[in-house]
Amino acid sequence: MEGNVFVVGLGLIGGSMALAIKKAHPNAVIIGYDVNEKEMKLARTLKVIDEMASSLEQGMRQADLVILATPVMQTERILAEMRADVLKKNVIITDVGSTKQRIVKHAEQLRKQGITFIGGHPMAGSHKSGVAAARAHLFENAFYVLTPTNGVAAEDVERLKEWLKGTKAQFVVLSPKEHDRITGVISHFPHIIAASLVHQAERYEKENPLVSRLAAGGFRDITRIASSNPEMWRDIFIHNKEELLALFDSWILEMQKLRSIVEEENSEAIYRYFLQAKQFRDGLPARTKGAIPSFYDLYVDVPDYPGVISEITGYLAKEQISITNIRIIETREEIYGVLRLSFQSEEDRAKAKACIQKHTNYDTYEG
Ligand SMILES: NC(=O)C1=CN([C@@H]2O[C@H](COP(=O)(O)OP(=O)(O)OC[C@H]3O[C@@H](n4cnc5c(N)ncnc54)[C@H](O)[C@@H]3O)[C@@H](O)[C@H]2O)C=CC1
Ligand SMILES: O=C(O)C(=O)Cc1ccc(O)cc1
Repeated sequence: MEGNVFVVGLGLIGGSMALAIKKAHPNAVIIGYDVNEKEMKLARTLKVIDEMASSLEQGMRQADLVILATPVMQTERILAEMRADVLKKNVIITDVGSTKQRIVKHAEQLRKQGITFIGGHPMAGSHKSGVAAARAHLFENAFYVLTPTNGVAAEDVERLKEWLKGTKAQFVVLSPKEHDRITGVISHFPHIIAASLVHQAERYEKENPLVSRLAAGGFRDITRIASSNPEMWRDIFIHNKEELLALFDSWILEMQKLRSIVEEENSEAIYRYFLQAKQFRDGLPARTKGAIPSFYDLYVDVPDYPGVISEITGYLAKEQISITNIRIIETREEIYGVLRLSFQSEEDRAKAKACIQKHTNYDTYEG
């Protein structure tokens, strides 16, 4: 498709959407805007966007598709302030926010002005933020929820899906309420648990510093998402407050039940509790490629000479360390460039770092 796509909020998700759209629609012009000018310039340098808008309004005026990819409280505010007279008549406005009810409610005023808004949520991402972590394939095979309200023309939903086909995601239509209920239990509440486990460990650490040194395996797995962006999650918790309050109540009851069977040493009940959890967990559909992937990046400052990539990949290949992605990031204009290597696990990244340090004197840093 041809036209102007305006992405507001050039972070992990806005950047990944821009890359995915450009891949499927190379003739589209991707215009970006971010309150953080540094992030906007980096998006341009990394060729994630074609042009920078000088203001929200300037970008809006030119857009055939607007993607709001800001934290949800900002999205709500932008939607409440948008006016039809600065928009093209046939524009489609969508968002990527992790909550839907409040966002759709604030878009209602646009619908009343005859503007099409279709709520969206690509259900993949990571604990990382910022445009440097953006990937065209981030949403591949993931679910992408759309929440068109009554009155949105079916052909507009199809037009939006066509714009978004480069995400290679699987579209699902839900009501905003259904969306917030489901994501409350499988995404939002788990972030609360992860953060609270980290707080608990931090308190124990005060008694014994060995706590964090010994924190490995299961603790690191279950708390990975506690490294997520606090601004983004603060907004999500406020937006989905009602669902989360209900989940807190049922979780507290659940913990009390579990606490008493442990206190009573009721081995039969404890066994059944864990068996039932294992059976449900083992029966979950296998994680599809691309859905909520983990990626661990290592940045290497490399001299700008031909063959430097094969030099590095050669060292890694010799030690059988596999890379999931490799990219030269030209953020510097001097003789050094930055090479970004992505790995499937933290362990692979640590091995790669040691390997590169053994064979070269290039600076490495984790991202
Ligand atoms: N991180 C994830 O895994 C996922 C996040 N989401 C949703 O995507 C949205 C964006 O999240 P991320 O890309 O992860 O965050 P991010 O922190 O990487 O990027 C957000 C960007 O928005 C910019 N921004 C903030 N207020 C703004 C404003 N008023 N106008 C213009 N730019 C503004 C920030 O400067 C930042 O560059 C959030 O609504 C989040 O709920 C959805 C799916 C997955
Ligand atoms: O890193 C993870 O596992 C995530 O939880 C990513 C994520 C964050 C927010 C969303 O709305 C969807 C996916």
